[in-house]
Amino acid sequence: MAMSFVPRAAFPSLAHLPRSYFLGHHKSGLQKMKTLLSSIDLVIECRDYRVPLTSRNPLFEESLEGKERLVLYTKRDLGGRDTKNEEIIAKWHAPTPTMFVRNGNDEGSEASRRKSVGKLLDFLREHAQQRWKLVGHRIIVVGMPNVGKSTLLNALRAHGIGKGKVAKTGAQPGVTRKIGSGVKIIPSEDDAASMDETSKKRYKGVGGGVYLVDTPGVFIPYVPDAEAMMKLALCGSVKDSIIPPVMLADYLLYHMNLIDPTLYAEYVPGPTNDIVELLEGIARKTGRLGKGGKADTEGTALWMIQKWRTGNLGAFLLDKVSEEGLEVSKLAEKERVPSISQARKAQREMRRERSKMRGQA
Ligand SMILES: Nc1nc2c(ncn2[C@@H]2O[C@H](COP(=O)(O)OP(=O)(O)OP(=O)(O)O)[C@@H](O)[C@H]2O)c(=O)[nH]1
Repeated sequence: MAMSFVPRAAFPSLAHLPRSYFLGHHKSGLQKMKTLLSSIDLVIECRDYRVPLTSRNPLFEESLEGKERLVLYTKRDLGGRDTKNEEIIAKWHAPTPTMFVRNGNDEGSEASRRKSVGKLLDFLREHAQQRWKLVGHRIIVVGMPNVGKSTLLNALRAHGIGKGKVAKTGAQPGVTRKIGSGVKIIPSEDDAASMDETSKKRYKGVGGGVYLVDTPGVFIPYVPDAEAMMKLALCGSVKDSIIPPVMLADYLLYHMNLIDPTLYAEYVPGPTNDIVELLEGIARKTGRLGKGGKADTEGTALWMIQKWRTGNLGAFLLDKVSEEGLEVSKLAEKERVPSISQARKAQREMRRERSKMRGQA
């Protein structure tokens, strides 16, 4: 009888993993956001649906306090079909409104994108309607790097006023570096009045129009929990050069094994906890073999991660979402993220420790 497969119950120690990715343009972006706040009517705080707890950045809550907020989960399409998690997550945030968008750009996703973006536009139109302003309604969109802010802006603009792409998007974090001046996503009543009948029905106007301000992604100053850093890296919030790709792929394998080992069944004969075995299997199947038939494990690891990021190696969450766990998770989250000065101190200590270790080696 074949031995039954036992997935790893925990991921091996990550003690010396880099835990920071807080860059100059993150800090300056945050400062600029604060100066803009007085002219902003609503903050859309984006979080990645696959990591609803880990992609929370308390810097936003601190810096943008006092403003009306909508928590928007992006990449909903990458989190599986189960809708129970959506209900639980919305409960966490109540009375703050919570919405979910699917902005995947693969074939067949157009209908679900339209539906989710349409729902969001209705919400924003209503928000503007209730606070009617001749000068236009201004919304700022904030979130961690690579969470999908610029993609969202483009989708809202396309569906809201029928105009083409304005913001650059990309598979790596840090594509948006500067805060723009605001892009129209819903026409003003005057704009709508001059449209033909078909466009009038399609792009309903409101007050002085609705404008969206895109911002650069801002990372958490210091992530004391190493596993959280792995999750953020896997979701693309951290540049791929920061964490060794094979280690990241191994972390993905650990999650896949807990969810369903058949997700990678086409590459190896059976479930495995050995990342090298899986990478070699993938390399053979996809022709990623170097000189002498040896697998390019690093390149294959990057390929595997990218495949998961685009929803082609299973769609599932990396954070545990549970009603019971909510208070515990919220508390843990609060304590998890220290202020920028505390973070600097912790970073200095980590650097000292690392150089001490290098000295001993
Ligand atoms: N499947 C899926 N992919 C998405 C979604 N939203 C964004 N993406 C992808 O995620 C990547 C990052 O999107 P961006 O819009 O550039 O992210 P950003 O938040 O503006 O990134 P920064 O410039 O780092 O702030 C791109 O490859 C997008 O195609 C989504 O809802 N579903």
